[in-house]
Amino acid sequence: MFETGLLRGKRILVTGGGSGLGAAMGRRFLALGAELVICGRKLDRLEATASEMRAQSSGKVTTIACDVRDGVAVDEMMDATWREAPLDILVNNAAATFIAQSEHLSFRAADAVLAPTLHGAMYCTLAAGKRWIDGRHNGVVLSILSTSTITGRAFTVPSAMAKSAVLAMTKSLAVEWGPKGIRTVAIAPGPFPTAGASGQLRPVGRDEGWSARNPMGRTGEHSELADLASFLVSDRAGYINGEMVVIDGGAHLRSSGAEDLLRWTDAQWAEQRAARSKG
Ligand SMILES: CCCCC/C=C/C(=O)SCCNC(=O)CCNC(=O)[C@H](O)C(C)(C)COP(=O)(O)OP(=O)(O)OC[C@H]1O[C@@H](n2cnc3c(N)ncnc32)[C@H](O)[C@@H]1OP(=O)(O)O
Ligand SMILES: NC(=O)C1=CN([C@@H]2O[C@H](COP(=O)(O)OP(=O)(O)OC[C@H]3O[C@@H](n4cnc5c(N)ncnc54)[C@H](OP(=O)(O)O)[C@@H]3O)[C@@H](O)[C@H]2O)C=CC1
Repeated sequence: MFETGLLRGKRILVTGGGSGLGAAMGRRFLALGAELVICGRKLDRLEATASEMRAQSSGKVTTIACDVRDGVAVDEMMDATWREAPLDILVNNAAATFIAQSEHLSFRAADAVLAPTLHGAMYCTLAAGKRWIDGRHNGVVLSILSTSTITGRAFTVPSAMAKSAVLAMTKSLAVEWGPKGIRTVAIAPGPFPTAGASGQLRPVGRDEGWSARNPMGRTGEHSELADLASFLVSDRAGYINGEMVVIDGGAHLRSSGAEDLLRWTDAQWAEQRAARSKG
């Protein structure tokens, strides 16, 4: 789809790049000539993903264990990265979510979603942005958001709040940092099957609505999201700034995606709380 070498010479950090959509984007960036850095909390998973990537591509892949909820750790990751060479592109992909009745959320539960999804994206963006501005280096920040930024979403309220806040960051920094050579853009994916999303959002007992209710009759392909991300971070998208592109087959125009949960009984919710998945 793209010219060979579209991302040649670009150094890209994908947070949460060891799994799911982060890994899919990373693979595509490598195939287009980029050098990749992936971070997450679980080094063993990062290493396993990086080994697969290295087997498929001659591009350089570096792994860094970093919990993006921890600002000190984020700064250390950026220092370690910059010691080799400046990044050109940051992809804020790491996030957490789970379905829950909001009245059953403890403060710690709310923070378990807000901290990685909102604070993590903010810390990584600030840490990269400061270094780009100090070094007079151009940069791109791509944040992976959600259509909940448009519709809101019942039963995943902390995630909808965090993603909306990161959209506000994307629009605000487009104006503030655009003159400093930094573009900020975002993608709002609809349903793309991943182990993380299925584990947190599709417990046994939820209907098959992701495909059935989608105007295109299917969920997204990882390659479709990876292609969009590749375009948005590339110099070909140099005049796109502060925008969020939706990639959901039109699903959000029909439903926020949580209506089936309104029909759940208290017994189903109790079962869900008891059987919750660890991401
Ligand atoms: C149309 C489709 C739209 C999709 C939009 C978005 C999709 C996605 O974001 S998909 C990505 C999903 N991936 C992940 O979530 C991966 C990361 N996940 C995790 O790290 C865990 O699953 C986590 C979210 C539970 C966080 O783990 P951790 O920080 O280790 O948290 P604790 O287990 O220590 O729990 C903290 C706190 O939260 C309460 N809690 C955890 N799960 C639930 C739950 N399912 N329901 C209610 N409460 C939950 C837990 O009980 C703790 O609170 P306290 O008991 O008060 O201490
Ligand atoms: N799949 C879907 O249908 C949709 C996904 N999205 C968004 O796409 C992105 C990727 O999701 P997806 O691939 O599905 O799910 P995954 O669970 O595979 O991805 C989440 C990634 O974030 C990392 N992560 C979580 N918490 C932290 C933390 N504190 N510090 C560092 N890394 C962390 C995880 O790694 P580790 O556990 O090692 O830390 C994991 O690699 C997310 O932003 C999600 O909100 C949006 C809409 C729909």
